[in-house]
Amino acid sequence: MLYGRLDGMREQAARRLAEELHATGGTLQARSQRDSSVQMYAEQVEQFSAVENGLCFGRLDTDDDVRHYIGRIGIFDTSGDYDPLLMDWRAPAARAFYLATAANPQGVRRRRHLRTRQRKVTALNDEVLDLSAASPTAHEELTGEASLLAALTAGRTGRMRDIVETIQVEQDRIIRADLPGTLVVQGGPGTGKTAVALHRAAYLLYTHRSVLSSRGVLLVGPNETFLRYISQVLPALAETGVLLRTPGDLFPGVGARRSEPAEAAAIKGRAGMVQVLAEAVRDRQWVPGEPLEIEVEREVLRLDPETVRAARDRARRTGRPHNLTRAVFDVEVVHALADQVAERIGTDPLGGENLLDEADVAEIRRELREEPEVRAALDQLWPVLTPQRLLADLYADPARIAAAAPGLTDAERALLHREPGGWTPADVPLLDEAAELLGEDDRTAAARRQRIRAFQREYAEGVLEIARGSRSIDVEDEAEGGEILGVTDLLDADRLLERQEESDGLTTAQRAAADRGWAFGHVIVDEAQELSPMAWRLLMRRCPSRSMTIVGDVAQTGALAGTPSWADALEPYVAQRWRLEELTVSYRTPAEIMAVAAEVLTKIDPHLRPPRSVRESGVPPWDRRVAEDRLAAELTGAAVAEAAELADGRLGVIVPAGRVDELGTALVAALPEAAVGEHPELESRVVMLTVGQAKGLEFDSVLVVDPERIVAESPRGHSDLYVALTRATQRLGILRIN
Ligand SMILES: Nc1ncnc2c1ncn2[C@@H]1O[C@H](COP(=O)(O)OP(=O)(O)OP(=O)(O)O)[C@@H](O)[C@H]1O
Repeated sequence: MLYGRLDGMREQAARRLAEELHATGGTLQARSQRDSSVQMYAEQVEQFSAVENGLCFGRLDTDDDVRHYIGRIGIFDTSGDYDPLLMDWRAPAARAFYLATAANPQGVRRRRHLRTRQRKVTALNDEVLDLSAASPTAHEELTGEASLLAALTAGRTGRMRDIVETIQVEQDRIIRADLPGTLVVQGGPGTGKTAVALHRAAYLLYTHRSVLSSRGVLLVGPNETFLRYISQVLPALAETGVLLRTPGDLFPGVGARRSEPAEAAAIKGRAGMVQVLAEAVRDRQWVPGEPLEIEVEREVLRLDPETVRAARDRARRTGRPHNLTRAVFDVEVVHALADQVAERIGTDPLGGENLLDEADVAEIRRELREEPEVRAALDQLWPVLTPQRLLADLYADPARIAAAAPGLTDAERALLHREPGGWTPADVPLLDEAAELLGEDDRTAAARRQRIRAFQREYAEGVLEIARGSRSIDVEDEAEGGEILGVTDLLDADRLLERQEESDGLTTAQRAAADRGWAFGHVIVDEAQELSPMAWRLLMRRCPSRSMTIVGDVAQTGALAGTPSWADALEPYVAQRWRLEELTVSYRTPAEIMAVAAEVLTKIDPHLRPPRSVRESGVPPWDRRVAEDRLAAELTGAAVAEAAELADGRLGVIVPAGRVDELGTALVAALPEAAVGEHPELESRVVMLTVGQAKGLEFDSVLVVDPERIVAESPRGHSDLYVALTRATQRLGILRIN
């Protein structure tokens, strides 16, 4: 019945989308209303398709004999009194599904977990929440234990799944925490931090839709591989409006893909770079050592250093960003030059007062301003700069680096020096800082318009794709099919784009992505321990309200400029006004594997304790030593054997960064299906990764290769090894060099 309703809702949205796309003409207001309807119906069609799997996953029977079905979205009985047929898991009344226990049943008599495959129920688990009936073996703190364990031991697919069916009490508290303020979620590996962060995004959008749909929600994850890994979770929760970004993508128009030594990134991440950039900007406000000669209509004007210095100081005193102060500087310099001209042509041969009046001098100034030679001189003395120009020029020139960064050592300055050509993730917060110091000029605004246009095209194509896709699902042989078929035949992306341009027609996420100055309604940061002080500054600028959820594990910090303590990272922005929640149970890592990881954890800090594992796998991890020249062969042998053990799961092979090429080639030769490289396909049965790529991911079985080298490759090597050892849900093997 529920699926029947879902089909009906999707058909209706698809039909309305088609009608809106067809309609033309009308007033500007009518067209703009139509564009928002297009957006709304396109989103609905997408949402109704995305909640297909596991639409309804639970049932609550209450003490007063009422039955509620719990699911991914709310569905109401539109033929009668609008009674809820399916309750959205985020609705307050659905909360008992996650919180009720035998000790605290919250008016619930029975909780039922339903498992479905496509549209068939395949299993159900009932819990009778009655202390006297409770099974004596039940794990007291877990809710829906049987379903939870089934979810945890199921084979992995290479894409993260949502946990909406089995959210646990400590996780629910975080997911439903209030919107305002900064919430830090600290938890060891596999405690569900990422899952909780994603479900919180969905919960906040549902509960605070009006605020957040206009300001948007930003979710920051450590790298592209990770974002691909989590990309299906929010759509399956019927939320498509969250902007997912890596820290390297947070400066609109720049995709930071260049790599650099970890030590260089560490320097760029320091808070001291604020001062370095401010100096780099000041360094571009140039006072020449000698007078500048400027030829204007065959006369030579002299601009002496004192005049330039006075103009510069006056401009600086305005305290405004560099590009926006250029006008002040220009006025000062042009005044000085105009006085020279006036002096020359207006001198009274009889020795009286200058013959030119104020209007004449004003005219001279106007003319001088247009002179190419004068403009060239002004550009040299106080150039209008983009953040990219400032930073590229700085890195390319050791003399500029020395002037801007007197506090760094020679070796540190040498690490900053490099030729132009692409940006690294650590450059992005510096570009953002530079943008603040420089202020926006016309070129930045033009670049933004161009980005918006690109999004509009993408959007127009997306809407047509949805209209096209919905046709085959919804209206196969129905009479209306013809009408919907017509949409994509009659309208192409260019025509839709034309329409979109009149009213910007963008989703909040797209508008936010194009605009550096966008203030998000809520920002969620995953693996937040990796952020440098400079990256925190950028993020805080994107979220002036400080309504944030910060998720991470300080024991897993790999980046050299990363966060060893939440208090230190947050102090400059929210002082002590942040809340800490801790997750203490590891759902991913079985006890046998956690015991191995715990030994490494004590090397990071003897006071740290690993999270408690929720289960044992019954498979002890293995640990073998091999000769260096046998490593590739032993690894491929072990990988082939492990892959054969997997039913439908995934094997992750985690290797030191310095061994990827050598071992990757060997692995692919033995197992051609293995994915290796910068952006390996995570859905492959076997994937080779560095620790950096494996952050936040998980596999049924994991091989960790040459752990000593993983440790040696970075000053935070033990944290890296701890991350590597905690990626498996079932089996772990370690290959060491003799
Ligand atoms: N309540 C739950 N029900 C079912 N599965 C869960 C639950 N909580 C966590 N999991 C599963 O446990 C695994 C680990 O979760 P997640 O990746 O969110 O952990 P994490 O704390 O972010 O780990 P890491 O610090 O290693 O990145 C995932 O497969 C997730 O689906």
